Order: sequence, then structure tokens, then C-alpha cells
Amino acid sequence: MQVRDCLISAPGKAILHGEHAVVHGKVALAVSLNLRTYLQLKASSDGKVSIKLPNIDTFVCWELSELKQLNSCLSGKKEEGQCLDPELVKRLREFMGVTNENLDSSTTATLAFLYIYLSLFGSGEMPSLTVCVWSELPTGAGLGSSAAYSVCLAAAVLCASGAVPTPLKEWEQTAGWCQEDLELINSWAFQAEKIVHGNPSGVDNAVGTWGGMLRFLAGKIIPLSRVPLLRILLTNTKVPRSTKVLVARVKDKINKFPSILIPVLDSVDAISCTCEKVLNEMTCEPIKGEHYNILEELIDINQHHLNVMGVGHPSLDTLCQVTAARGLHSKLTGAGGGGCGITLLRPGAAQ
Ligand SMILES: Nc1ncnc2c1ncn2[C@@H]1O[C@H](COP(=O)(O)OP(=O)(O)O)[C@@H](O)[C@H]1O
Ligand SMILES: C[C@@](O)(CCOP(=O)(O)O)CC(=O)O
Ligand SMILES: [Mg+2]
Repeated sequence: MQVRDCLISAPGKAILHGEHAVVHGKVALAVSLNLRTYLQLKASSDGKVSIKLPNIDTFVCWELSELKQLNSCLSGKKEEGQCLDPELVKRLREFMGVTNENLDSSTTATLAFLYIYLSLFGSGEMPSLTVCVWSELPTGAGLGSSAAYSVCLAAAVLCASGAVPTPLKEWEQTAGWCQEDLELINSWAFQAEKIVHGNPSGVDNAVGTWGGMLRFLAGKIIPLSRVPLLRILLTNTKVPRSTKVLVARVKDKINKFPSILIPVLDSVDAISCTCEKVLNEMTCEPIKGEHYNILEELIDINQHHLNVMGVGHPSLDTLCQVTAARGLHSKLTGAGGGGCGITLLRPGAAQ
């Protein structure tokens, strides 16, 4: 099979409001970052499939003959992947010799790669290739590194398998895909995110696919074009954590205290909607101090709700205290439990 070499990149993201609640059908507002993940896929003729993931010290190589033994449980379908193929996931876990539910970083990324590679090259002729991934994003820090990785994987393998075109013309530096191709890339990236997150909402891979700023609700993606320029400070607590574990913890808490947590989720939904309304007002009329007062209050309320959900962390509390002492307002972004926080800077904030 003739595989087309490709170089792909996808942005990370910051969730302004709605993390975790979005997994339970509430509104989230998310924006892409100017920090990207890059993936190079190159055809090879050594009869091997190799992945090089230096950010997580992972370098794995398989003989094609090893992977072909997995052919039997492949459906070979390339249409939109909506639900994970449980038989393939089970077979891959056995192939990799993993038994426990929560996998380490390297195993997770490898499993996601093999799932996409085998699903899309399917029962056809499996090509020999090498995939290298490098990212500007810290991994496991709430900035959507898993989604950027998943979007790059999906786009590269779809491109290499010919399921989507290589849009780059020789006279162009960069190029993108049409809406239909982006939807296919996003749906396969969502599959990879299911392997990493367990139960993702899809907001992260949607931002990684379409970029910009968007409103996400139960799979419905609305790009937000009318938003003001906001200055957001990203702070990384450097406390490692796993999104999959944190998402599962919130689900357990909701199941344990539904009458307490469901109103909290509804309140976060209202915070996202109120924030969207204020952002829209800030583009239609002169920006007033009151706009920032409301945005700051929403940040504080949401941070308290995230602590109630059990995804806060002392390092994030410290961030909130340090910035509050300077009249600034912060909240965690992404899964929490450490990772990054965001701080809203007012236009006149001193460097
Ligand atoms: N640059 C990368 N190279 C390889 N795998 C990556 C990379 N970035 C993220 N990942 C995968 O995604 C996982 C982090 O996902 P997650 O826990 O959702 O954190 P995040 O908040 O960064 O999305 C990593 O453990 C790894 O499996
Ligand atoms: C917690 C959640 O809302 C966002 C997770 O973001 P990240 O993986 O921490 O970047 C999960 C999801 O929406 O899939
Ligand atoms: Mg993630």
C-alpha cells in the first residue's frame, strides 16, 4: 500500500467554564491555545511500524507480521467512528499484556495509536511506517495534550490511508481540510480520547480539530466568533494527574450524592451561559469594568463548584490565593487535581 507522508499539527486548549460538567451534558466554553502538538508520519520499507513519543519517553516498534495477527478482530470500517470497538480494545490490551484498568502514560498513548492504526488500515494491507510526535504542551496538565495527540493521530492515519486528502498544495506553507473531512478527523480523534479519558465529552478534540473558541453541549459544537480579546495567564502547578481518574471520581460523587451534585452541574451550566452572554456583550458595546467584575465572579463561583466536585488541589488553592492577593481571579482548567489554572488579566494589569 502506498502511504503518503504527512506532517500534522493541532492546538491545545483551555476550558474557560464547564470542565467535568460537560461530561454530564452541560455547556462548556473552550478556546484553542497557541501551543501545539506536531506529528510526522513517514512511510518506511523495513516491514516495521514504529512510534517515537519523546515527550513521554516512549519508543516502540512492531514487526508488521506481529500486527497482522490482530487482523481477525478488525472490521475494517473507515466511516465515522462513533463508539469504541470493545473487541479490538480487549484484543489490543491482551496483545500489549496490560491488565489493570488505569494505564500509565506510555501504555495509554501506545494503545491509542494501535487502535487508530488497526481500525483505519483495517483488514487491508497494513503499511510499514514511522510516527513521531512532539508537543509544546505539558502532558497531563489540563491543556488538552491528549486531545491534540488524538487529533494529530486521527488526521495523520486518515491522510496516510487516503480516507482524507492531503490538502497541502506545493505552493502553500500550511493547509486545512473541508468541514466533512474535519468531522471525520474529529470523530476518530474522539475514539482515541475515549481510550485516554475513558469517558470524554468530546470538547477537547473538537477544539483541537476546529481551533478558535467554541461552545460545546452534548456533542453540539458552536464556534464563537464574536468574542473580545481577553488576556489569560496560564499557570502550571506541575502537579501530575490523570484526567481518566478525575473524571471517574466526579462520576462516583454524582452517583453517591445526586441531589447535591446535580444542582452544582446545573449551576456550572448557567455559569457557562452567563459568561457567553457577557463575552458577546463585550463585542457589541464599549467594554466596562462591570463586564470584568462579572467574569471574575463567574471564575470564583466555578472554582468553588469544582472543589465541591472533588477536583481541586492545594496547589490550585495557592494559585487562587496568590492571584486574589493581587486583585486577580483564577480557576483550574481541564480535569483539575493539579495541572494548570487560568487567571483573567484586566487590560491594565501590570506585567
Ligand atoms: N506529546 C505527547 N506524546 C505522546 N502522548 C501524549 C502526548 N501528549 C499527551 N499524550 C497522552 O495523553 C495523556 C495525557 O492525557 P490527559 O490525562 O487527558 O491530560 P491532558 O490534560 O494533558 O489532556 C498522556 O499520559 C499520554 O498518554
Ligand atoms: C474534565 C474534562 O471536562 C476536560 C479534561 O481536559 P484535560 O484532559 O484535563 O485537558 C473531560 C472531558 O470533557 O472530556
Ligand atoms: Mg486530556
